[in-house]
Amino acid sequence: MARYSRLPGSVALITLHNPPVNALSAAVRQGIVDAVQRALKDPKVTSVVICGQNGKFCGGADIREFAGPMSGPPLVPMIHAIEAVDKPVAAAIEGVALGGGLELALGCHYRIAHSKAVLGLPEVTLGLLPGAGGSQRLPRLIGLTAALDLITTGRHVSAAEALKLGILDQVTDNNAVDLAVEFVRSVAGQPLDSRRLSTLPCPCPPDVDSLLDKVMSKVRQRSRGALAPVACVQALRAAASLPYAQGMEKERELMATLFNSGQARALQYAFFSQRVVGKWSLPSGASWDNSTARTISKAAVIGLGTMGRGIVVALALTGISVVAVETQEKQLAEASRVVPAMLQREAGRRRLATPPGVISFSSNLQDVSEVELVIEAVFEDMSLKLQVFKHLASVCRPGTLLCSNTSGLDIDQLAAVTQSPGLVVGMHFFAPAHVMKLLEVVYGPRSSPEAVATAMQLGKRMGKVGVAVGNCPGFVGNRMLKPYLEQANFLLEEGATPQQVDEALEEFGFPMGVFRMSDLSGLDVGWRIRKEAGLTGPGVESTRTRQGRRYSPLPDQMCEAGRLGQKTGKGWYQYDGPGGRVARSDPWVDIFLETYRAEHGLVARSITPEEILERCLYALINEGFNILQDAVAAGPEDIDAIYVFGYGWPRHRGGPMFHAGQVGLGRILERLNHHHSHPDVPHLKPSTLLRRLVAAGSPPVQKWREFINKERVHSQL
Ligand SMILES: C/C=C(\C)C(=O)SCCNC(=O)CCNC(=O)[C@H](O)C(C)(C)COP(=O)(O)OP(=O)(O)OC[C@H]1O[C@@H](n2cnc3c(N)ncnc32)[C@H](O)[C@@H]1OP(=O)(O)O
Repeated sequence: MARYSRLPGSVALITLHNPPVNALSAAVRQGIVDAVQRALKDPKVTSVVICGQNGKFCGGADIREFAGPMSGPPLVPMIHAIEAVDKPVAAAIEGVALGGGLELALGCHYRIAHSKAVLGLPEVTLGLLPGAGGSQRLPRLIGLTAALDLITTGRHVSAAEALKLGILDQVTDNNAVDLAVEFVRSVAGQPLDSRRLSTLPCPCPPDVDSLLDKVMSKVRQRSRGALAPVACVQALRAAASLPYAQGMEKERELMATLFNSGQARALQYAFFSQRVVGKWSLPSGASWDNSTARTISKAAVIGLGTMGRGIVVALALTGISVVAVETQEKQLAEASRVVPAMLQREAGRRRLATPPGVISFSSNLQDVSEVELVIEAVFEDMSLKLQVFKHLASVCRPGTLLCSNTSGLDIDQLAAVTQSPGLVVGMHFFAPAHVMKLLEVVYGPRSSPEAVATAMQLGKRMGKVGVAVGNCPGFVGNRMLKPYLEQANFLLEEGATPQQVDEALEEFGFPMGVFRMSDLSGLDVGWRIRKEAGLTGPGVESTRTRQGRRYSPLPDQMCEAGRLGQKTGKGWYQYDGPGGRVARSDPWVDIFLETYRAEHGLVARSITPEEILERCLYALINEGFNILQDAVAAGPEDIDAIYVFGYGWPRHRGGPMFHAGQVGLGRILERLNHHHSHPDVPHLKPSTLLRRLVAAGSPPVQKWREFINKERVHSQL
C-alpha cells in the first residue's frame, strides 16, 4: 500500500509501504494511483514527495507477482500520470531505487537521494528489460552511452555516481525526505516541461549506429544465448531513433516477448535460489534461524598457494586481521610480495579503501594460537591435511574453529584428529578465491550448528553465496562434475573431438567447454585425485574398465605425455607456449585419439551436439538427483546456486535441476534409460528420486523439497 499525508506548508507525502523492500505490488500501485489523485485534487497541495517506508525507497516490481496473473493498475500509465502532474513531484530516495523503483523515480520531476542509496535498472538480470518506461526515459536523461552501460549490465550505482551521471538532482548525508520536502517547496509554481523526461530528446554520440552495433556484439559474446541483454540494446536503439511514444511501443513489444520466456523464469528462479540457500538447514534440524554464529575478528590461513592467497585477500577485505602462514620460505616470500598487491587491486575493483595492515605473514604455525578461526588451505592431500589438523589441534586455543579448504576430501576424517570435532567444517572456495562468489560450507556428521552458522556468516561477510552441503566425496559440485567429465571422455573414445564437445557446451551457454576448462585448471589436478583413488598409476592395468566400471584412461595418457594444459602450452588444445591463453586445435590430439581408438578396437562414429548435451548434462543432472536423495543438498535450489555461481552454468538456464524441470523430467528419464541401455554407457542409470518424481506426475522444482521430505518419511528413498 501507499500512505498519504499532508505536511504543514502544502506538501503531500506519499510513502510506499510494503516490507521488506517496498516492492510495487498490486496494492502498492493502487495506493500510489489513489494518493496521486488525492494530491492533484487537493487545491492546498502545491507539491508532492514520494518516499519509501523504513529507509528504503523501492526494490522495483514485486517479482513474486510475475508467476501469476497480473492484477491492479499497470506501472506504465501510473508513471505517465505522475509525470503529467502539474505540481512538482520529487522522489526522496533512501536505501534502494531499483528496477520499477527507479522507473517510478524517473517519472517524478526531481530526484533527491541519501548518499548511501543505490540505484539501478537490474531487470536484465531477471530476464527482462526496464519495461516501465526506463528504457526510454533513462537515455533521455543521461545519454545513450551511459544508459546502455547501466541497462545492459543491470549494475547498481552509488548515489555519488548517479549524481555524476545526472540521474539525481541532489544528494545528502542527512534525511533525504526532509531535503526533498524543502526542495519541492522551493520549486513550487515553476514550469515543469523540461523536467518531463518523456518530452526530451535522447542525447546520442555522432556514431550512434556503430556504438549500438558494438554494444550488441559485446552483450552477445558476454551472455551467449541470453535474450534480455539483446532486447535491452534493441529498446535503446528505439530510444535513440524514435519519438518517445513509438519507443514505448517497442519497449512494450520486446517486454511481451521476454516476460513469458523460459529464460525470464529461469533468471527469476535464480534470484530466489540465491536467497533460499541463505536460509540453510541441516538434516539434524539445525538451521539459519535457530543457530548462533560467532563473529570473527581474527583468523589464520595455513598454506599460501593460489587458493590460500585468495582466501587471505577475501578475509582481509572484510576487515578481519589475518595471520597468513606458509612453512616453505620461498613460497612465503612470494606470497608476502604478491598478496598485498592482490588486496589493493581487489579493493580498487570493489571501490573499497584498502584495509590497512590487517595481514601478518609467518612461517611459524605457533603464530595462529590466538586466532578465533583457522582456514587450512594446503595441498589437496589427505595425509598432509591430517598432519596440519593434528598440529592445529595442539597449537590453537580451545574453542577455535578449524576449517579446511578442500574440494572433496572427508571432513569427518579431519575432525577425528582434533579434540573438538564439532568445531570442524569444510570451506570449499573456488579459484580465484577472492573473486569467485561460491562457497560450499561442508558439514560433517559431527559439525556443530554453531560452526556451520559461523562459516556461513563469514562467507556472507566475504560477499560469497554460501551453500551448506553434506560430507561426501566431491561434496555437491565436484561430485556432479565427475559423471559429466566421464561422459565427455567417453564421447572422445566414441568419435567426438574436444572441439565438438566444447562447442556444444559453449553453445548451450557455458563460458568454456569441459576440455578448454580442463586445460585452464590443469589436467594434473584430476590425475592426482585418480592416482590417490587407485584408478591410475604404476601397477594399474591400462584397461578401459577400472574398479568394475567403464573408465577412460585418455586424460591420464595426456598427462603421461606431459600435456597438462595451458601451463605446459599443450593439453586438449595447443597454445602459444606455456601459460598461453588462446586455444587452437592440435593435430597431435586427433592422431592421439585415432591411435587410441585403434588400439582398443573402437570405431569412431559421428556424434551430434544433441547427444553431447544429453550425455554430459543429463549425467550431471542425474547425479544431482542422487545428491538430493542422499540429503547431501537440502534442495534443488542449493544445487542450482552451486552450479550458477561456481561452475559457469548459464544463469539464464536457472541451474541443472531447474533445467531438468524445463526439459521435462519424463524426457530426462527416457533419455537416461536410452543411454543406460546402450552396452557401453553404463553410468547413466537413472536415480530413484527421478523415477519417483516422474511417477508422481513431475511436480515443479519448487515442490521437490516437500516431495523428498514426504518420500523420506514414508521410507521411499
Ligand atoms: C518489468 C520489471 C520491473 C519493472 C522490475 O522492477 S523487476 C524488479 C527489479 N528489482 C530488482 O531486481 C531488485 C531485486 N532485489 C534486490 O536486488 C535485493 O533484494 C535488494 C537490493 C533490494 C535488497 O537486498 P538485501 O537487503 O540483501 O535483501 P534480500 O535480497 O535478502 O531481500 C529481502 C527480501 O525481499 C525480497 N525481495 C527483494 N526484492 C524483491 C522484489 N523486487 N520483489 C519481491 N521480493 C523481493 C527477497 O526475496 C527477500 O525475501 P525472502 O526471499 O528472504 O523471503
